[in-house]
Parts: sequence; structure tokens; C-alpha cells
Amino acid sequence: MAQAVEAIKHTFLDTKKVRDLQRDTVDAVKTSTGMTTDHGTAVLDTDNWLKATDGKSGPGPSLLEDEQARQKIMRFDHERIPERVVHARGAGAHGHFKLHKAIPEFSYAGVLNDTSRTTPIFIRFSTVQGSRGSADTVRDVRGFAVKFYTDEGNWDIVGNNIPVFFIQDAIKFPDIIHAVKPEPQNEIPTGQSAHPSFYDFISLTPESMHMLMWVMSDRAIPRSYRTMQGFGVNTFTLVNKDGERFFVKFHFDPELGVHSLVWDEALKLSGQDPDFHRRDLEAAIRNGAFPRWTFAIQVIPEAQEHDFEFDILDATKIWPEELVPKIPIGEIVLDRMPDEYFPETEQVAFCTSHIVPGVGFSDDPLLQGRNFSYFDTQLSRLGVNWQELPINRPICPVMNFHRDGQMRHRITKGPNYWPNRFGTVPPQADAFKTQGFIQDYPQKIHGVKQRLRSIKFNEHFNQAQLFYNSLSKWEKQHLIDALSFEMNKFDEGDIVDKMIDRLAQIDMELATQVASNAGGTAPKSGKENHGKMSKFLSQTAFPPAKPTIKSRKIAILVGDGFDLAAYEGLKAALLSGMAVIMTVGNRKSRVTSSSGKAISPDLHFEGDRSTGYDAVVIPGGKHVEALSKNGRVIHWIREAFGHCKAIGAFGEAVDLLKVALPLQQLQFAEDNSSDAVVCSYGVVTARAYSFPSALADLTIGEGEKGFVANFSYHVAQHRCYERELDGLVSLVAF
Ligand code: HEM
Repeated sequence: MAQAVEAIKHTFLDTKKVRDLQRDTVDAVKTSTGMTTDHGTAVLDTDNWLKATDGKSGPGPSLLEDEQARQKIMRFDHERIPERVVHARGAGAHGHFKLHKAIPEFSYAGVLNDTSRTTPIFIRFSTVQGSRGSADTVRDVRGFAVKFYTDEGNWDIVGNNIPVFFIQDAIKFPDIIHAVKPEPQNEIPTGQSAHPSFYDFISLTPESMHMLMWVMSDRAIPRSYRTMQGFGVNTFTLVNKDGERFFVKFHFDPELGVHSLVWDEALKLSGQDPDFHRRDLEAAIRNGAFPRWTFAIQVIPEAQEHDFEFDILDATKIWPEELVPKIPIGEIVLDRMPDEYFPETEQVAFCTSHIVPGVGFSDDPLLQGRNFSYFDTQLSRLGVNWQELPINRPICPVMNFHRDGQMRHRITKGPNYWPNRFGTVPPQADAFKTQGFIQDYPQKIHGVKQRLRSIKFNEHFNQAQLFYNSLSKWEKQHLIDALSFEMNKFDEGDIVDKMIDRLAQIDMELATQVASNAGGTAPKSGKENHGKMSKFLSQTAFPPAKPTIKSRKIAILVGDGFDLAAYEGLKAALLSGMAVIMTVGNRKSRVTSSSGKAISPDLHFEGDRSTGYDAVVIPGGKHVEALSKNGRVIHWIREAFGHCKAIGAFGEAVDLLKVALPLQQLQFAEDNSSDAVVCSYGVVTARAYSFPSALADLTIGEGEKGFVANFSYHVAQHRCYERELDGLVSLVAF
């Protein structure tokens, strides 16, 4: 799908990492050099292999001696490297971190204390299950991995968009991943957990049930990487100058609020635009709508480790914000796309073991295993010198006696061992001490070796219940629908029944509905639901800071005879709110307005679908007559309605909506002489209309004067799920 975007000039921050990468960046377009081999000699012909010929009857065999041809083929033969064993599909972007609030009381880390710094970052978002070529919008956890290039070394927070994990101990990671990846006998299904192996495993692994609730919720089908929360998941520690230690969890909250696709839309997008999320990220950054997240921490002093009914080192548990409030301390911003995917996004390598002084690990058994796994996997994916790659190397000096190995880049003069007679490159313990810091926190440990888990790790359902109870009505229904969809995909009834029994330990109503939908046996008994709720778990708890249409994608539908003044006024008003506007017409070549002037739409109805947009709007004009008889246009409107998106129409176009959505419950503007705006289930209509003259002051709000103010408000609300709750969606075919 072509996605022309309105180009708005923007600049990225020129950070130390941006400058560092320039050392290894060349611009093929600007170079004055002609083509050369890898060893620098001139290439004369890149189209014809050197052939033996008698000079009369044409070319004979290709000659092995042709070094240039051999090099070209051999280089190509070895272009691929192993994809990541998990999180293979991803998209990355550069940006920076600004600390707003220093936290010396918790940590002496420079990056968490110096508010004057701009710390460069690189983020890679990913799906977990699918291979590199799988679709973006599958139901899956999303990776949210952040590399901070701090002045004290690289710090990686390798998180997800879900705050808990499937398993408690890293030793089970290969099992859960084997179970969720495609079935071993046929490599089916790609990018999906809807298969018996996954449900077999989790029905036998009750610690997975909390995470399962999150994965079956709308969190696992985000609208955009830009509308996801990020969570460090594991428990880390912070140490302050006085040697006091704190447990910490890391959070990223999106400026745009948390917003998801609906399942039918996600399924369709997997085919219509498998690159939906990476395209969205790139479009936003190139348009200057830089994605932003607040960086926040939750902190528990070491002495309070055992004060909770759950174990704070258990990665299948959250720290409810009612008990441990989040402290916002800074902001991350993404403002630059990579110049080349492979050397940056593919070769970036994150390690949970990459922390900076002032940040430490905890005994979280999942984290401890991760600290081994990431470093280890980079060895086979990238080789032993992977930390020298431009995207991975720190911006601060690196100096040690690690040497050699494949693809060693750096040349170091002098000794390669310690101690040496020059006293060169000493360990920095003394320097640390004189600054009053401790590098290795003297943590007390138990004295017996056993394969065991903490007793509190045995409780698996309280927080699964808390999450389920905290969802809005529509979120609960989506979760039930998701489980019903997934378990519809296989016939192993015993697995379904085992799952129903597990679900009954969360909520009887949930289990009963899924059993009915997925053909399982209705549960007879379960665990009592404690009924507790948290205010911070539903997506509805994370609206945008203020209503905005910034970076939202809006389609304006037009056909021959559209009202040009109305179209131009509408477009200008929406652009002033920094929305991304695409005009979709009955063809891409010139569509003529009622005044005779023509425009060239960005796309045409057949070549695009409503799924790629946040909202659809139709200006008035005579085009309405033809559009009302165009099945594809009717489908555009019905599909946007079914996916609960804001829909707007004004002037004659209100009649088009009445044809497309003939539902008694919907109200439309009727009085041709009035500019009153009618908002009904996120469908916004007005007969008479005018547009704001001072476009810089686009007002957004329900009940404000004017069509655009009200339409924009409903776009800003993301979706109108009341349509589902009141049964309107099921009345429309889409
Ligand atoms: C808290 C639970 C976990 C979270 C939040 C998490 C998150 C992530 C993320 C975001 C990535 C992708 C990094 C990138 O974009 O390059 C990743 C990759 C990976 N994870 Fe995890 N993971 C978790 C648990 C584990 C565990 C328990 C293991 C193994 C013991 C593990 C092993 C791996 C491996 C091997 C990769 C591929 C890394 C690469 O090739 O660069 N993960 N994980």
C-alpha cells in the first residue's frame, strides 16, 4: 500500500550517538567514487560475467577467474545471518532520554541524576513468536527494548508492552518458546499462539495464567508502537551514595495514550499491510510527530521486600500502583529513523546484563537467566565482537584486555594483560571508592544450594483475577472473544477442558462463556473471585494527556462532484491539528470537484481499506449520489463503523452515512439550515458547516462549536466501543 504522507520539515537532536554513527556512515548518493570491489579496485562491468569466446560464435562458458563476478555472488550468498531466536521481527528508531527529576535518594547513576544531560537512545519494538517476515498486527506480546547510550556505558532495558511474563524461572524459557512457536512437525502457524501446543503448555503451567489474561486482552493487538506502554518487567535494584538499596521496576507511558486495534481489523491488516506498525512508526517520525513516553519508576526499599502478599521478585506479578505508586522521572522521545535497517535495527543487540553503576540486579530468577541468555545468543547471532558494531558500541571510552575473535575491529597498542609493568588500564575500584560509590553491593545471601522457588511464587491467580476484574466491560468481552477465537483453532477437547478449568480459577463467568464458545465442558466449580480491582490496569486508564488528533490517520473520501471548498477547509483544519490526512478517491488520477477544479487523490477506494485509518470523513457535494451506489465506499464506512472508529460527514454527505448505516439507534443531522453538530455513537454529522479561520487554534471538544471540533474529539477518543456494547456492530456487515 503506498502511503504518501504530508511532509513536515523536522529535525532530530544531534546527540553523541548520532555523531558516533556518522563515523561509519557513507552516503551512496553523495559519493564521488565510482563502483569498486570490496578490496577497492574499480569495477568496470557489473552485468556480464567474463566469458570464454572464440570471437565468432558468441560467448562460451563463464570463467571462474572472474574475481569481480565471484565476489558479487559470494557476498550475496552470505548476506543472511540467523534471525533472533525470539523477537525476530522488529522495527527500530533513534531518540533521546531527558531526565526531569534527579533521584539521588535512590541511585547514584549519572543518567538518573544529571538533568542537564541528553542521553541518546535506540529502541527496537518487536513481536515475539513470528519469524522476520511475519505480520506486524498478530496477537502477541510486543518487545520494547531500549538502549541508553549513557556517559557511563550502555544501559539496556529489555522490556515488553505487558508488565508480567509467562514463567517465573528462566530455565523454563525454552519450553514456553517451543510451545508458542509454530508446531514442530509443520512450522504452522506463523506469528500466532492459536494452536494446541501453546494451550497444552499453559494449561499445565498455572503461573502463565496472569500473563495469558494480558495476552488475550487488547494489549496484544496495539494500534501502534506509539500507543503502547513499555515495562522493564523484571525487578532491578538501585543503589544510592549511602549504600542503601531499593528494588525498582521501570515503566514507559505513551503520550498518545494506550490504544489498540480491534481483532477483525488486526486480522485483515495482517494481509492488507503486514508492515502496518513499522510503517506507522516511520510515518510519525518523518512527519515530525515524534513518539514520546514518560519514563517512570516504582521503588520499594530493601527492608520492605517481604511486606507484600506476593513476592516482589516474581515476574508473573505486577506491583499494583495502589501499593507502590509510579514516580515519573523523565521522558524518552524518538526522532530519527535508522539510515539502514540491517546494520542498525537487525544488528542492535540488547542484554539485560547491561546496566550502569548505580543500577543493579535482583534475585528475580527470570532476570538471572536472562542475564546469561542475551549475551550468549548474540555470540551465535552476531559473533564475539558484536559490541564493537557501530549501533552497539558505547559513546564513552571502552578499554580492557579482551582481544581477538572473529571480526575484531579495533587495533589496540600496548599490553594485553593485567597487571602489566606500565600499570596501564587498571580496574577502577579505587576511583569508585574515592567518589563514595560501591560497585558490587554487599548483598546478604542464603547459604544452601537447592532447586526451589520462593513459597509466595506458588500463588498464581490473585493477580489474574485483579487484571480481569479491572477491565472495562468491552475489554472483558474482547478477552473472552480472543480466547474463544484461539481455542476454536484446534480440536483437542481435553486441552480445551483443561484450559476451562484454569480459567475457572480466575472467573466462573469468563470460563463459562469461553467453554460455550470454544466447545468445552462448562466448569462446575472454580476459585472464588476476590472481586478486587485496580485503577491502573484497564487501557481506559491511559487516555492521551489531552484530546489530540496529532499523527492520527484520517481518510477523506471523495468522488467526482465533491465540494472543493468544503474539502479544502476540512483538510486544512485537520492538518492544523497535525493529523495525517489521506485523500481517497474513486481513482488516483484527477477527480473533479463541483466547481470544475480537479485534485489527485493519494489513493483509490479499491486499493486501500478503512483498516489503515483511525477515522473516515466525507465532505459534502454532488459526489454523494455516486458514492451511495458504490459498494466499496459503503464497505469503507461500514467497516470503519464495525471497528468502532470515528466517522464524520457534513452537507450532502450525511445522506451517504444514512445509506451506509441504516440503524435506528443512530442519529444524524437533519436540518439543512442549521450548523448544529450531531454526535451519535462516534458518528459526527452536520448539515450546514464552516471551518475555523484561525487554524492554529484548532479547538477539540465535544459540544464545542463546529463540525471539526466535535469530529476531532471523537478521533481523539480512539474508538467508540459503546457501539459494541449496545449491539450496533453486530447489525452491520463488514
Ligand atoms: C521478563 C521477561 C522477558 C522480556 C521482557 C523479554 C524481552 C525481550 C525483548 C524485548 C527482546 C528483543 C530484543 C531486541 O529487540 O533485539 C528479547 C529477545 C530475546 N530474549 Fe527475551 N524477554 C524475556 C524473557 C526472556 C528469557 C527468560 C530468556 C531466556 C532465558 C530470553 C531470551 C531472549 C533471547 C535469546 C532473545 C533474542 C536476543 C537477540 O538475538 O538479540 N528472554 N527478549
